Amino acid sequence: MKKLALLGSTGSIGTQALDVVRCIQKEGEHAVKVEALAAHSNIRLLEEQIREFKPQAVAVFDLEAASKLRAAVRDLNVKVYSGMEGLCALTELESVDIVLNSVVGMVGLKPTLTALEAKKQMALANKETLVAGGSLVMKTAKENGIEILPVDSEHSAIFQCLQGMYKKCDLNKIILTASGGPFFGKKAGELQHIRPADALKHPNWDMGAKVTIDSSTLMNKGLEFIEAKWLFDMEPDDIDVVVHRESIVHSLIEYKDHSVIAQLGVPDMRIPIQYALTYPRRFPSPVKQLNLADWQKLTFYAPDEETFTCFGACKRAIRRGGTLPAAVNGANEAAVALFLKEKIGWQDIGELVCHVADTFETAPVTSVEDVLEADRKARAYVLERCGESAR
Ligand SMILES: NC(=O)C1=CN([C@@H]2O[C@H](COP(=O)(O)OP(=O)(O)OC[C@H]3O[C@@H](n4cnc5c(N)ncnc54)[C@H](OP(=O)(O)O)[C@@H]3O)[C@@H](O)[C@H]2O)C=CC1
Ligand SMILES: CC(=O)[C@@H](O)[C@H](O)COP(=O)(O)O
Ligand SMILES: [Mn+2]
Repeated sequence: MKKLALLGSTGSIGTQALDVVRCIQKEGEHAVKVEALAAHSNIRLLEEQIREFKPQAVAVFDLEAASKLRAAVRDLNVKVYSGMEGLCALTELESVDIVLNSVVGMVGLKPTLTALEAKKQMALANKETLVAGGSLVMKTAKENGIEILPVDSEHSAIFQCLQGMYKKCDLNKIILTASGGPFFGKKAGELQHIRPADALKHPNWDMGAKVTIDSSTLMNKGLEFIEAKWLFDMEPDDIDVVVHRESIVHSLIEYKDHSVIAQLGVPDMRIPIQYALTYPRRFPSPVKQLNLADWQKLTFYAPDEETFTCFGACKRAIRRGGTLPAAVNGANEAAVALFLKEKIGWQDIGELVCHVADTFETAPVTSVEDVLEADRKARAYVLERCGESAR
């Protein structure tokens, strides 16, 4: 039985991962036991999860919330850690075999590195980790003999398609699908007065706020482009993106002979989450079966890079390389937070991200500090440009 540390257990991926854990309970030796849970500050839900799954340890990032939780669960045999050290400590627990990192944002980078150094299996949903620190993460994984199991739906799809590959040199390219988000087909002139509630309406997926806003700007596809480069060791020229409005084809690979293999399914994250947790095995799932006749037609378009400028910014950033993707990611995280508080407009996100991609200097990534510094500078720039004082 695999023993799981679930970081971000109160979020969209985290709660769906716990659904998966419930469903595979009946698989005997293939079931998953929850050893550790972590969240930022939602201790109400975390306490419910502790009482149901009985982990041996939990971590709460926010120090005050952690103290409150300690008091609330003093009748239970559970250790409550706090802060970044707490998150990292969970990934190093002797009894943990696999870490599912589903926190949101590049704050997930250190726990990912700690888990890899502790030689834990790594199921990775937290894409910002790879965008900001991809070279460090992949180097650490390699040094410790760990294969990263992707949870992001497109990357899980590619990982699944690649299971039949004989040799890496047989692969021509990978093709990521993008839903196009809620503003597909619109031009800049029609996107001037977007409010958070409009951008939070994803056409196909029910997800956390940050990734949903990223989908609306196509930043999500830019982040996923960089994520794919690192996970599958691809050159940017060998990664394509196609808009596929229905989110049924989750991504594709093309071989040298131009044969194309795709992974399909209804849009439900429990499929990629379960595959990462039970890999390489597969087990029954409560997710609805795909009936292609229900769909009749599936549509595909080229992405509109002129209107959705974040996508190109990410591609330029990964081509320049070094610390620049971390800066672009940091600028986006800061900008999305301001947009959600209605302090800036939706189009400002693209403008800020492009400014960082096109004017910030880049430097080689030699340590986590280089990544954190690039992230800090980009956030400071966004806050200063938007008249907010850095916290
Ligand atoms: N949702 C989805 O369907 C998909 C998500 N992803 C990626 O997965 C990641 C998670 O997304 P999603 O689940 O939507 O996000 P949510 O906002 O729904 O959840 C985020 C989770 O992270 C926790 N968290 C945030 N900051 C910290 C911190 N500093 N320390 C510990 N925990 C923290 C939150 O805790 P709290 O509740 O206490 O704030 C919450 O549990 C993102 O990187 C996203 O891009 C990828 C593909 C699909
Ligand atoms: C479910 C998932 O993996 C999300 O990252 C999804 O990809 C968002 O959809 P789009 O970015 O394609 O709109
Ligand atoms: Mn995705």
